[in-house]
Amino acid sequence: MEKFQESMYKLIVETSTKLPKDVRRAIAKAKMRENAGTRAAMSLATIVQNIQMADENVSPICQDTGLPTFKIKVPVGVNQMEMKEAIRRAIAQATKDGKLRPNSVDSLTGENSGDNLGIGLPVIKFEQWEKDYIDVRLILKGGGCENKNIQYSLPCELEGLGRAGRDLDGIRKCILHAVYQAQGQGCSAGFIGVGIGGDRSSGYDLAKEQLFRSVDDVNPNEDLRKLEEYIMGAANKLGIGTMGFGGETTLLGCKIGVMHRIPASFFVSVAYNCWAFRRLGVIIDPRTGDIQEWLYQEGDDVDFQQEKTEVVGEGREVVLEAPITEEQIRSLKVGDVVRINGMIYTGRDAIHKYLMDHDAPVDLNGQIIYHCGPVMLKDENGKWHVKAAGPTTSIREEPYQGEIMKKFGIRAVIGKGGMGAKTLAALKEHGGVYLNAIGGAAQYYADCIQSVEGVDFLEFGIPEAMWHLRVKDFTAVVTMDSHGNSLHEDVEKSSLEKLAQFKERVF
Ligand SMILES: O=C(O)C[C@H](O)C(=O)O
Ligand code: SF4
Repeated sequence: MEKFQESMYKLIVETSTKLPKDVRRAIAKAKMRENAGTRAAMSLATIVQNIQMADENVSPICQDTGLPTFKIKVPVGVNQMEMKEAIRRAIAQATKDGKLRPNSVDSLTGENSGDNLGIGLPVIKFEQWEKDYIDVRLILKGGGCENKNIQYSLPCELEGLGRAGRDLDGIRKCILHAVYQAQGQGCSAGFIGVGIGGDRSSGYDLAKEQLFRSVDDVNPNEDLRKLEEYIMGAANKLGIGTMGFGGETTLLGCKIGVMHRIPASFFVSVAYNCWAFRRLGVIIDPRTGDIQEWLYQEGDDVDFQQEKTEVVGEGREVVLEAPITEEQIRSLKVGDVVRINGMIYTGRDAIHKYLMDHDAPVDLNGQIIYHCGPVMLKDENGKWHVKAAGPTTSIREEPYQGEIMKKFGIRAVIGKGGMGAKTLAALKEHGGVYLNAIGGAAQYYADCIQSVEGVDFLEFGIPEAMWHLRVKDFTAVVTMDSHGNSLHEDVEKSSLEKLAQFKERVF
């Protein structure tokens, strides 16, 4: 079991830090399709640089190392309880080593267990088979994309697409709608797994099971093969693009599975996975516990055709350093690329809720808040180091953001996926901007952080604490300004119009 634990540790580290080749191929293809100089091209260049940095640093591709789910097939006679324990030990070790963020939170108290273990975590699913080897697959699926999963009960009415009936064409509409409703919030361009049939839970299981298929495989069911091909074509005409900035690629992969259902229920379940599609697998020798083979790694190494990132956008470039004045903020417009130097403060779910009726631990007047839950490690001298630090989905802070900006005088928030009407109105009234960073680019942004100057609310857990970070050349795009403009609102509107062109029956 010691060897098996070591093999599981390797699988976890590899999954968190190195994207599989099939995923790399899909991203490389998307990069080729975008026109140079656009926001989409800039985002993909950052994503590619981030993938390469994660390789080199053996550090998490994205700071949200997700919910680890293991799917294991074992020959008869293998002790599953011992395997489970070995996996739990490997998970705790990988967390201690900064390869996983402590991500397991008590749902009632909010307490972070600190080691990624908890009730029901990690998810480990066993199945027995006739073969004489062990097959272990692992997916690390982050929270932002998990929140964009969606389940339809047919028949239903869909925005832009009208009635979706209980047939293949109704299924087609649900899948297109699923891509539309995710917008950029699940760090598009994404991969989707679709489960047709089952009940509410087995339907989602089937959808997630599809994410274990290779991006390049061909569906053996001819109807589903055609549907997968159709969805790839149609979804990429929605113009949502990387990060929801607009662009040619919205979807990188679509895999559809089917199972029987009971007469009264007809579910279509869609599991959305971000571009940081971290899933790998290994074949294990049950006698020694050694890794015999890595899965999803067929083919040559992927050449991203990128020498060095040119993070240039369509707009002008502005350097910002806090404290920022209202005048400076009002001069910013949607599309401007901002390079931040100096201090920024992280704050996400727990802090936004807290700040509604408490004082801030630091003076936030003119300051910048970063929606981010980093991976942090403390060295032997008690000094904190940032191991990964990309943005989190900002829309979760929509109920609080505007009020908090006004209450404390905050001038800018950095996040991803955009925010809603309430925040947009507050930006206009108070003089603030929303800056969109590239979701998942956790190595890229960690590299911009020069030092950790302090931390508050560590009792909220590492991801939820307020980290005081000194940054240099931290790059983000203004996607909501103080003049009532929102790129997110524009892309949502135009993609809804494009969605409507797929209203007519196809299958
Ligand atoms: O929790 C996070 O750091 C990010 C999350 O995966 C998200 O996409 O919002
Ligand atoms: S931040 Fe984006 S890339 Fe990272 S897990 Fe969340 S959805 Fe995925």
